[in-house]
Formats: sequence, structure tokens, C-alpha cells
Amino acid sequence: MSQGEYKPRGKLITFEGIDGAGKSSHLADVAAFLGNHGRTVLVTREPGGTPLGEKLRELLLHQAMHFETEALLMFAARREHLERVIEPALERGDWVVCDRFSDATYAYQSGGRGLDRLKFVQLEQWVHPHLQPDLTLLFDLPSVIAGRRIAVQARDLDRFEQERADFHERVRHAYLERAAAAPQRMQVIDAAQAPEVIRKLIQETIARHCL
Ligand SMILES: Nc1ncnc2c1ncn2[C@@H]1O[C@H](COP(=O)(O)OP(=O)(O)OP(=O)(O)O)[C@@H](O)[C@H]1O
Ligand SMILES: Cc1cn([C@H]2C[C@H](O)[C@@H](COP(=O)(O)O)O2)c(=O)[nH]c1=O
Repeated sequence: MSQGEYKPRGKLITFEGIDGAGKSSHLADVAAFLGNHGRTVLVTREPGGTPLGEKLRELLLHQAMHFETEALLMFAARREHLERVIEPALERGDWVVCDRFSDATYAYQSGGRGLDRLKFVQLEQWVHPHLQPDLTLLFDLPSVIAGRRIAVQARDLDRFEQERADFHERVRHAYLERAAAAPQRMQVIDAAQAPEVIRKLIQETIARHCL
């Protein structure tokens, strides 16, 4: 495409799911799949995606804090991410694949921590009143299976991974509640399947909804 030639606004695709759902394993594949369909793709993540966002990520994953502080910091990181990374990419016609977005705040801070739903809605309306992902892939599976996947990884757990099973079940339930309320945007993927089965499902879902 020549310099200055019109390019339609890009699309925002987000991945969601409880810790250990297996979503991060598919980010590179999706970027390559979209690249093979002529899209310029930016892969990013939340919390994070900017130098400030990555500093906030470290605090969020390791520093004890009030659950409302946690929600506010997630949206603070998101505001910076939208301003400096996501919106500019979409405006220049690039597609953005983001590992988590506001559905995670709904699921973890509202579903998991008990943040008042109205406060979540107020934050979402403040930070991105006119933007929702074009497609969200929700990697769903029982928390016990996800927990087993994390347990075999020999590494320290972050604040969220350290939470007990009932927390992750509340997060899972909140994600499914969110998906039921937005069936066009959120597509549920059975994440307990083999990676190659999931990979094919992801490509079929993106082709059906976005290409
Ligand atoms: N379909 C699958 N079947 C079995 N194991 C899987 C599958 N997908 C991923 N895994 C394994 O589960 C672990 C977690 O995968 P991954 O990091 O992609 O999850 P995640 O959803 O990004 O988790 P988090 O959000 O906590 O980063 C990894 O060790 C990965 O190899
Ligand atoms: C965006 C967002 C994330 N979280 C939680 C979910 C995860 O436990 C961590 C992110 O780390 P990962 O590498 O993606 O697993 O943060 C949250 O609680 N609220 C949010 O809005």
C-alpha cells in the first residue's frame, strides 16, 4: 500500500480466561494467521503494554493492595495503553491482538474480588466509552484443570495465581456471565482441548467474525 493510501480502521481482538487457560500460547499463531491474511498485527497485553503499564503490572501482580486500588490501577494502565498503543494502531489500520482487556477486570475484580458492578461500569464508561473489542475469545475450562497446568510450571506464583480455587471459580463464572451478555462479541472456546484443536477453532472463529 502506498504512503497515504486509505486503510480501513483496524480491529481489536482480545484473549480472556482464568490463569492457566492456555491463551498466551496462541497469541503468536493468531498474529501469523492474520499476517497471512494481509493484516499488520500488533500483539500486546494487559496489564501492561506501555512502559508505565508494565511498571503498574509489576505492582499489581506482586504488591498487596485494596481490591478497589487494584481495579483503579488496572484501568489506569488501560488508559495509558489505549492512548499510546491501541488507539494509534487501530487508527493507522493495524489489527491489535491483546492478551486481556476490560473483561478481565470484570471477571477478576468484580467477579473474583467483589468490586461493585456499578463501579466497574463507571470505570469502563470513563476509560473507553466508545470502544469494545471487535472479537473476544474466552478460553474456558474448569479451574482445577487450569490450576494443574500452573502447578507443573516450576516458578513463583503471582498474587492472582496464589488465590484459592473458589476465587478462580468466581472469575470463571463472571467471564461466562459476561459472555452470555455479549454473545456476538465474546466467543467461548473450550480450553480443555488439545492445543492443535484449539488453534483450528481460533482460526475458524476469527475467519467467521472478522475476515
Ligand atoms: N490446550 C492445552 N492443553 C494442555 N496444556 C496447555 C494447553 N494450552 C496451554 N497449556 C499449558 O498450560 C500452561 C499455561 O499456558 P499459558 O501460559 O498459555 O496460559 P495463560 O492462559 O496465558 O495463563 P496466564 O493468563 O496465567 O498467563 C503452559 O504450561 C502451557 O504449556
Ligand atoms: C487485565 C487484567 C488482568 N488481571 C489479572 C489476571 C492475571 O492473573 C494477571 C495478568 O497476568 P497474565 O500473565 O495475563 O496471567 O492479572 C486482573 O485481575 N484484572 C485485569 O483487568
